[in-house]
Amino acid sequence: MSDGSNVAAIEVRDVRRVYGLGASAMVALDRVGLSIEPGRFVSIIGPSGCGKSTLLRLVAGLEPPAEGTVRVHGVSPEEACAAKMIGLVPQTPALLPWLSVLKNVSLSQKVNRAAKLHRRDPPDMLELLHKAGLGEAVHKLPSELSGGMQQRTAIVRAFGLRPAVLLMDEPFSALDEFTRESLQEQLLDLWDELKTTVVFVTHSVSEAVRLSDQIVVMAPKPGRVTDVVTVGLPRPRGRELLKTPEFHHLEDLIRDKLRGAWHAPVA
Ligand SMILES: Nc1ncnc2c1ncn2[C@@H]1O[C@H](COP(=O)(O)OP(=O)(O)OP(=O)(O)O)[C@@H](O)[C@H]1O
Repeated sequence: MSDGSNVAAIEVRDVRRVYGLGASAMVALDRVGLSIEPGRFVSIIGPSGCGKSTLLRLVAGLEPPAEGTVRVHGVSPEEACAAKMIGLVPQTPALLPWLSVLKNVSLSQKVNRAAKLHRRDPPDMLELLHKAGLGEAVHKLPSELSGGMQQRTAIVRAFGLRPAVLLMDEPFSALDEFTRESLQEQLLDLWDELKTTVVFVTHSVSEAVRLSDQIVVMAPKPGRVTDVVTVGLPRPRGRELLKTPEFHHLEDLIRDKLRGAWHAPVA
C-alpha cells in the first residue's frame, strides 16, 4: 500500500472476465492490461459490447475478475471502496428526489465525516456548485432541474467526496451536443482543481480527445485493449480547440483506430 508517488492510480493486469458457462460463455474481457498514473484523465472508447462498463465495474470492485489482478493505489478495489477512494458517476444521475441540490451533494460528505472516513479536506460544496454553474439551483429539488443540471449535480457530488479515482460511465450520453460541450468544460475545471484520476467511458471521439491525457481503444469479441493513444494537446482545452487542425487530426487517428479495432485479429 500506497501513497508512494510511483504507485499507479489504477493497475489492471491480465484481466479476464467471463459471463455465462459452457457453450454460452461470453468473454467480456480477455487479457486486459492497463496502467494509469495518478491525476490522469483517461477515456475508454470502443464499440458496443467491447467491455468498457465491465472494466469499470472491475475497477470499482463491483465484480471480481476470473483471472488477473486489479489494484487501485496499490490496494484491492474492495479495500479502495471501503476507504472511499473510488467515486462512480453512472449514465443517469441517481439523486435523492426529496433533497435539494445542496443537500444531495453534501449528504455523503456528512455521512463520511460522521464515520471519520475523510482522509483529505473536503471541498466547499457551495463553491463547487457555483463553479459548476449551479449557483442559482442550490435550493431546488432534482425534479426542478434539466437533465444537464442533474448530471452536473451528480458530478459535483462525486468530486466533493475527493475520491482518489473517479469512474464515469458515459455520464453525458443522454444530453444534447451543446449541453454536453458545456459540461465537458465544467468537468475539466473541476478535475483541474481537484486533481482526481478520472476514467471516463464514452462513445464520442471528440469528447475523448477534448478531455483526455490518454485514450484507451477497445475491441469486442473478446473484449480487449487494442491501443492506448496519448493526447498531447495543451490545456486548458476551451471550445476554440475543437476547431484546430491538431484536434481534427487526433479525432481522425482515433476513428482509424476504432475502425481497426473492429477487425483487429485476436492475438
Ligand atoms: N451481467 C452480465 N451478464 C451477462 N453478460 C454480460 C453482463 N454484463 C455484460 N455482459 C456482456 O459482456 C459484454 C461486455 O459488456 P459491457 O456492458 O461491458 O460492454 P460496453 O462496451 O460497456 O457496451 P456499451 O458500449 O453498449 O455500453 C457484452 O457482450 C455484454 O452482453
